[in-house]
Amino acid sequence: MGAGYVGGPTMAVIAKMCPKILVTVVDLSQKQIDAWNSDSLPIYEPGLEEVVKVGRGRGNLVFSTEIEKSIAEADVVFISVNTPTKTAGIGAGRAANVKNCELCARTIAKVSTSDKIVVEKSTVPVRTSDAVRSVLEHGANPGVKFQVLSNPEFLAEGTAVDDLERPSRVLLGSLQSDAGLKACQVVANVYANWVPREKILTTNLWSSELGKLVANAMLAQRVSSVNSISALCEATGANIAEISRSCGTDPRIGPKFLQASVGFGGSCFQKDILNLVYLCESYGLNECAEYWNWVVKMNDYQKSRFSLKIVRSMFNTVTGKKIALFGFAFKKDTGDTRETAAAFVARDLIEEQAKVHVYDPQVSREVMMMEFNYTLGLSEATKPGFGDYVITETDPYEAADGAHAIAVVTEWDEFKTLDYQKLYDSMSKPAFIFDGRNIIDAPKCREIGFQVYSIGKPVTMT
Ligand SMILES: NC(=O)C1=CN([C@@H]2O[C@H](COP(=O)(O)OP(=O)(O)OC[C@H]3O[C@@H](n4cnc5c(N)ncnc54)[C@H](O)[C@@H]3O)[C@@H](O)[C@H]2O)C=CC1
Ligand SMILES: O=C(O)[C@H]1O[C@H](OP(=O)(O)OP(=O)(O)OC[C@H]2O[C@@H](n3ccc(=O)[nH]c3=O)[C@H](O)[C@@H]2O)[C@H](O)[C@@H](O)[C@@H]1O
Repeated sequence: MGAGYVGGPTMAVIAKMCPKILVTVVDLSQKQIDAWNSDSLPIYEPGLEEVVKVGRGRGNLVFSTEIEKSIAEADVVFISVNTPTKTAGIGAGRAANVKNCELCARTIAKVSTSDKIVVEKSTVPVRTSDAVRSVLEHGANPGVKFQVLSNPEFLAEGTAVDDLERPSRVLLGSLQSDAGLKACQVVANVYANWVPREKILTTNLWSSELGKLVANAMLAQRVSSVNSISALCEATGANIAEISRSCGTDPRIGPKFLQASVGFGGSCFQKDILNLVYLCESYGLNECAEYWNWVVKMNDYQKSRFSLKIVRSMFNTVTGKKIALFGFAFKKDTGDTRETAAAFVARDLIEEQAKVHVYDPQVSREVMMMEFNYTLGLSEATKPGFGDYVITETDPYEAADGAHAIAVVTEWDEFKTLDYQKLYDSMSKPAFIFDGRNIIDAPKCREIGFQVYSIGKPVTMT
């Protein structure tokens, strides 16, 4: 249930790896299902088209809006629906909204006439499976039994197919009863078709639910830690790339997730940390809550620090200036813009009345505008004329033509190999580059004549 960024790729890989299993992916949205059945999939993910084609071609991967019929026929039901941060009521702005999971449980209870294993794949607050189990048991048809498992997903967007085909681990939580452990083995056997047994970790239900939140919190914490040091590097003349390399060489620290940036985005890091913060507060663990909350606060600081740097460097005013934003997705190799730092930077610049020309190879104007509206409440309705300040471009050279500055906010590979001399020649002078991802060749760009700012590196702008 749920044909989104997780449900679609995850089930497509199960279908590919398990030819004898029929996988039906259902969703409330007809548009979404039509897209999965077409040649133009609803999400951009390298390698995904090929995987989907294998299952669809073989007939064991089906996308459908026939939710009730598909559930009734299934032995195992995965709940992969969205669990966004609550926007109103108790815990608004922090707690996760598990309404969609509960609705799925109610539907499963109503239509099931045979026993089923129900697997929570969505990221949920610890002990949500209790609620799911209660809804299932109270709504069950006579004689029908359910087992609830937790099987959180660890794929990252942009590398989803590889992450699913070669996962670092599969986490499966169950009740420690005979029936719970048996259900756990059924789903473990599915994964064992392609995942080595030692990578299938089984735990109790609560450890599995909480383990997912903690994994995301720890990853985000690394990014906030390195970003906090990037500010100190700029103040002292140290270089964050050198620090990340020297720290990452220590095997106890490791080299991954030490890339300083304009700030992390994505639909999950902030949502899951806030969820963790809320959980800690609910149990009266205020110091723990505050500790994790700082990971989000540091990220907010990093985003606004970047915008401020742009305005300050450009003589304290960007009013009426054209600024090219390179990238809008929250990271490369995805068209996903949820919580992207790019939207915050664009918002700050537009507040200062700059005209922001955005180029992203995978993000349409429609999606961009939806993100401004959803995350920042910015639209023509709330800020008349807003659309005139965001200009979407289909070519980076046009985005930069006549611009006063380029701000790199997504690390798309193609930004590394652009003709920066050509860009420079077409821009207003002095021409600035603000590299929020540290991907451009800064010394070369300085040689060309650009004023270059790189995150966490000595500032040598004149
Ligand atoms: N996006 C990611 O990379 C990752 C997300 N997660 C978690 O997985 C869950 C799903 O995330 P996404 O796939 O990104 O969300 P999404 O928003 O892309 O997809 C969710 C889908 O569920 C559908 N849906 C909602 N209620 C439904 C219902 N009652 N019946 C049938 N379909 C329903 C929606 O129409 C939507 O298409 C979330 O809990 C998220 O935190 C976990 C790991 C990675
Ligand atoms: O639960 C989820 O949704 C997923 O969240 C993240 O995956 P994702 O958000 O897709 O992408 P990441 O690669 O983790 O990047 C998140 C953000 O951090 C930023 N980042 C990452 C690494 C780094 O060193 N520096 C940095 O700024 C990225 O640019 C991006 O904005 C986790 O990596 C996945 O394991 C998890 O399943």
